[in-house]
Amino acid sequence: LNGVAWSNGDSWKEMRRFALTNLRDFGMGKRACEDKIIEECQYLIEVFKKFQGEAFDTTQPVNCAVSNIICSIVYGSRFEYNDPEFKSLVDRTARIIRLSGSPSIQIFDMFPSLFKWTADRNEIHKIFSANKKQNQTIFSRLKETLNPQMCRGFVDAFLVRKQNLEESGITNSHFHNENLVMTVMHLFAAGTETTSTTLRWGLLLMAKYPKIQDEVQEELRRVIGDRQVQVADRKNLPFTDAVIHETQRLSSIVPTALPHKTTQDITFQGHFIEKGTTIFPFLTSVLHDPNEWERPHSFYPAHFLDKEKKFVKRDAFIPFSAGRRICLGESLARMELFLFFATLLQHFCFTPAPGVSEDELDLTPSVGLTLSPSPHKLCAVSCM
Ligand code: HEM
Repeated sequence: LNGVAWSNGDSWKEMRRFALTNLRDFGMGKRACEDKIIEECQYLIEVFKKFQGEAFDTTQPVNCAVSNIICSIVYGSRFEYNDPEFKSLVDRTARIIRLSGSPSIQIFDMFPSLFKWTADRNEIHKIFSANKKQNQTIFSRLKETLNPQMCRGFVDAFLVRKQNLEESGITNSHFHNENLVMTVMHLFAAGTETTSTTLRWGLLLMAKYPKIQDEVQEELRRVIGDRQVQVADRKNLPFTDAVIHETQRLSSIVPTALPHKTTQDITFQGHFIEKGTTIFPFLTSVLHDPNEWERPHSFYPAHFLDKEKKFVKRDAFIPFSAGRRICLGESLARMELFLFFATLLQHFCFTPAPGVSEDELDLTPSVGLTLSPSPHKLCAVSCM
């Protein structure tokens, strides 16, 4: 994909298994992570408050807040939002994701041998190398203070496993430097851009549909009041939960998932597909399927509510894809979306910039590897 190597086969299996186990060990989907997200919410609220209700672009602060969660798990610590090393990692990653959706890169992905030398691909490679170099600097710092008895995060765990394998004479394992840097960069990108983009869609939709925003805030006031929202509250906040699910459904931010390859010849819906063919699963065709959703192209949280206004799961809700390649970070993403969104809505009312009406807020996505909101500004008016 865009000429940057992705794991496959045995290497993918080993890296996926190792990442899943370790991400869970470092808190993914658990209480430890909940505490990290709640702490990060406070930093984000402080940044939003500084704008004192004036219009601003939510991209940078939301990116930083979300990124800090995966950074804590991967590197073992969070960064200050104005740390230049962190800012450049976050900004460069966002740029790669945007460039990956440019027409020249999309054509390259389909006909790689014909479109090797596009300007966008050169830029992607330059940015990619810079991020790789910066990660290697971070790894060197972590190596200097590595304590095998007390791993701080995924990188430490990987280095310890690599060291142990080498000490037992195994030098051809998948635990080599290239897999370390690639896996860390994939976790960083996948763990930042997706969740941050979804949250920004959520805030934009709240500004566009103030009645729905009122209903979320009314539910939060009634059920939670002033205290910090926790994961355990989700079951008592069906409307808020429905709004988050509907945001993910409508925005369908990863429309074609990641490329897969058929492992055998198959016939799918009457079409013969040869073994080894690259497949892009079109998730949007399910998330916007008129046979599955009452109002496929509208923002309609009732898709996830029954007649008693209780939350209902829907089989066609697959923003994280499905099967063996399903998103590795789903539980983390769901926890982040819920805590960040509910906490922000407890503290702020989101409105369009002065002079812009709700109708004028544009929901046309900006195309990249993910579909993100087009550039816009919002006001975060304190309501606590
Ligand atoms: C709202 C947030 C997120 C969405 C919508 C999302 C969606 C997806 C989708 C659609 C895929 C491709 C699955 C396929 O190819 O069939 C994927 C893969 C992946 N996601 Fe997520 N994701 C999100 C958050 C995260 C987070 C927070 C992490 C951090 C750990 C993460 C890590 C990954 C990884 C590592 C893969 C590749 C898995 C593999 O190929 O084995 N994602 N995600």
